[in-house]
Amino acid sequence: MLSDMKLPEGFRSRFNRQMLYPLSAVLLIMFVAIGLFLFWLGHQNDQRAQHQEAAIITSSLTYSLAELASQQRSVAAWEPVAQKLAEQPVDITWLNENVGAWLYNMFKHQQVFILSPDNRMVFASINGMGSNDPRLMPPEIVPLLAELRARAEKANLKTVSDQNLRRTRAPSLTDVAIVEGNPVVFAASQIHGPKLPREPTYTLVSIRLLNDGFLSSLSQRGLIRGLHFTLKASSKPAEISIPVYAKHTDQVGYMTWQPDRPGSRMLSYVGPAAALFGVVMVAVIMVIVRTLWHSALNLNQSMIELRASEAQAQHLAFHDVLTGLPNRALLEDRLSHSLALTARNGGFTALLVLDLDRFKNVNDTLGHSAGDGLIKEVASRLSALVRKTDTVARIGGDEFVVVQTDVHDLSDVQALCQRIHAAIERPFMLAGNDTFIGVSIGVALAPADAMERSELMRKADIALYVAKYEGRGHFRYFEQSMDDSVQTRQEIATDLRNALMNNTGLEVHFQPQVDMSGQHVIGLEALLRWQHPTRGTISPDEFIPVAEENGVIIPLGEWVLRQACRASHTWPALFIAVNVSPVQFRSSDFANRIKTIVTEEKADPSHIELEITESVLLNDDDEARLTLMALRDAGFKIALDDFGTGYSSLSYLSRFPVDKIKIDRSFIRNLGVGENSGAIVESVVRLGRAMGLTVTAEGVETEGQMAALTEAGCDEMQGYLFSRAIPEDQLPALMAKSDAHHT
Ligand SMILES: Nc1nc2c(ncn2[C@@H]2O[C@@H]3COP(=O)(O)O[C@H]4[C@@H](O)[C@H](n5cnc6c(=O)[nH]c(N)nc65)O[C@@H]4COP(=O)(O)O[C@H]3[C@H]2O)c(=O)[nH]1
Repeated sequence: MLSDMKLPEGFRSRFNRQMLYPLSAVLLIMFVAIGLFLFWLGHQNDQRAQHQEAAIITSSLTYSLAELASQQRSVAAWEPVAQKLAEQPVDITWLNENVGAWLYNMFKHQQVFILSPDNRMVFASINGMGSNDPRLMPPEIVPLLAELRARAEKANLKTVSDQNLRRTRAPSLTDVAIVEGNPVVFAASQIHGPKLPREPTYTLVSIRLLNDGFLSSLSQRGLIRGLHFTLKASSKPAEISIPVYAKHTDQVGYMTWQPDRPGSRMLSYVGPAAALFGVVMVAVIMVIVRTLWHSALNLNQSMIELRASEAQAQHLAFHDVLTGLPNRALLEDRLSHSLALTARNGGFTALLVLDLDRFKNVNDTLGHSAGDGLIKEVASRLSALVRKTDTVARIGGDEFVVVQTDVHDLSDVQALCQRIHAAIERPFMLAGNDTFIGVSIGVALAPADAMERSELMRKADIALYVAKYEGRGHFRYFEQSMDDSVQTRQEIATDLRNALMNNTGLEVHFQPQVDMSGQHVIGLEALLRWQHPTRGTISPDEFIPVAEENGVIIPLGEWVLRQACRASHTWPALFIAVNVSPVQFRSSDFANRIKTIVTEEKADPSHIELEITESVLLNDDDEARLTLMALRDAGFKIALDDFGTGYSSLSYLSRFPVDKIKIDRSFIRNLGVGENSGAIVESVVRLGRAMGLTVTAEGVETEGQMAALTEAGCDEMQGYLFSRAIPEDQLPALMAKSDAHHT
């Protein structure tokens, strides 16, 4: 579970810093911006609506004033009014019926006054009720008329005789005013009769109270809510006021109303929806953040795992799995560094290539897990011997390499080699037993031998090869002569492989083996000869070890066996001896392969003698015995070649099924020269006889040697005294001689 997962250090603060805070900030800014925009939009709409309403109110008022004037003028210009006013006393009833009540009933002129030219009130009508009581006329009226009179003076209508023209030119006045403390609209017109201009000019004044019906009708007409007149600007939040100015005078008050607020209305609808949208958005964002959190945590976890597996892969790429030591790749890197250091600082880099002796034995006899245990223990012993700056690497099954860096004294290299020998020669506890192995070491030095990595490796390998070749458990420094011989050997190996593949240059010669009399050929030893295309004849002593090193000896030995089988058909009375290399003998399924070849060549195994050397019997006791028994059971004869040169333990003879021993020619050479050689030959012959074995002497070159051997009781002889190894086509002549002697 993610929630159970331990949060990696700093993950939460990193997530907050990189994800949560920026996202929250963006959201906040977005919400505030949307909110501000909505408010601004609402406010703008409200403002526009208010301006429109104010414009409607202003124009309605202007229009209503004009209407008031035209309503009034319809009466003022009516001729009978002027005529009635010319009569004395003034007919109040008539005036009221035709002026006061009429204007009230038709147009709601609440107060109507007619003033004489000297501003005396001659008629008053209040709400349609006529009177001539001068007290009814408010005192503010007369000052309001000053402008009208001035305009009349200016128009100078008294000189205009045309009645209609006078009527249309007659000035009128409309305005807003405060009368007896009430806001009013008033209109004033001059009344012109037919006899004018000689007649005096009366003035008709109409008043409508603003708050008593006038504004409510204005309000209805313009769809303005709660429109009324106030002396002061309203401070109520739901109301606004605009100032009202009387013409040519000061401000008289305010038109106050409840403005339409479409923006606020819109906000009241949109606001909750926007808030709901905001809440939903926040919820969605929270879900997204939560998902992101989990994804980021997962990703982080995956990254950690990836990094761990990358580190592991990196480690695997540069280390040996079994021992954890650097592998070849890392070795090359470290060696390059060491060489660079040597180039810069001087001194040496020593490259030690190690090969464990008898490791294969441990693997074969104790099993692979014991082999693995041994390798691990070797790795840890080696690692304990070197400095921190040195490198111990494993580059193959039982091959290790040590890079000794920054060496200033060659004795340090020698000391390390000795320490390695001492450490590896200590017993290893494997499968409950003390096991002993050894190590061969080849050393190459930079800059003396090479400064190039692969060249240094190659030279250390050559030194190792020589160390092993000379007998295990040694260390050898590289020398140039080693390189030459190794190169020669490599060329020989290649050429030998080609010769075998193309069947060119190789030939089997046969050397006779004779009986005790020295007269009769009883067998032939097949000996390989190689005519190299450029190097000429190469001795088997030179090319056989090369063939053994690289395994070519196996097909080569089988090829010789086939030639021997074919010769046995020609010489059925003789046995044909064939050399078997230890490498060939130990190759898998050796006995069966030999039997198959002999069967294929239709030869008689009892005519074939296999010559093995003592070294074959040294190791793998049981396996060697089983192989020998299988071969003997198949009818082959077994001869122990070069007897006396190797470990010379006669105990082999009792443990292994052998038919013949061949005393090495080094003993024969010394017969009659060395003091002991005669005695040795005699005792070997005696022992062989006692064990029922045939004893053959090799390398008989002189009559004296032959006499001594005959004396000692040797069964068979072989040597230049009788014949060298000769090509098969020369055998008939040799055999003819033998037969001649024989007969
Ligand atoms: N000085 C002297 N030498 C004598 C005398 N009589 C015989 N020899 C030499 O002694 C060697 C006898 O063979 P080897 O001991 O098996 O020693 C052989 C054998 O170990 C190996 N070899 C030769 N042919 C084969 C082969 O087909 N297979 C294997 N595995 N090894 C072979 O090469 C070795 C050397 O072979 P070669 O040079 O042919 O040398 C032969 C032979 O020519 C003598 O009177 N005086």
